[in-house]
Amino acid sequence: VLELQLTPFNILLRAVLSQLQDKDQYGIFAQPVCIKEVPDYLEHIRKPMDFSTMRKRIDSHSYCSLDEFEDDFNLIISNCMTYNAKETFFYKAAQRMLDHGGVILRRARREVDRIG
Ligand SMILES: CC(=O)c1c[nH]c2ccccc12
Repeated sequence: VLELQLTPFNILLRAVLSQLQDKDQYGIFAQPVCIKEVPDYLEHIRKPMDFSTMRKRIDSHSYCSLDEFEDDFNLIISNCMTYNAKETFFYKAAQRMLDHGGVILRRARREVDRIG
């Protein structure tokens, strides 16, 4: 069953997600942080988020605006900067993702405003 309704907005969100994931060269944001490996994670992080979860939200049409999509992206970053100390590899990867993401999302905002 083809449940993937391809609206211009959904197509745009998928393209933006792929651009963001291209910047995650070690794939540390690709899947949920594994609670078995990181048992105290949920003591610090109220709402885990990752790119695979965002992909599911796109495919289930649960983003009504680019703002909601950006909120989940920013959650990935802020969770990582909350759980991991400043000098860690993960924290620095979140900083770089934030910088790269800013450029990608500014372009996406213009596209969304253009397609309406
Ligand atoms: C994105 C993130 O914080 C992590 C991604 N993989 C991890 C493994 C252990 C602790 C944290 C993480």
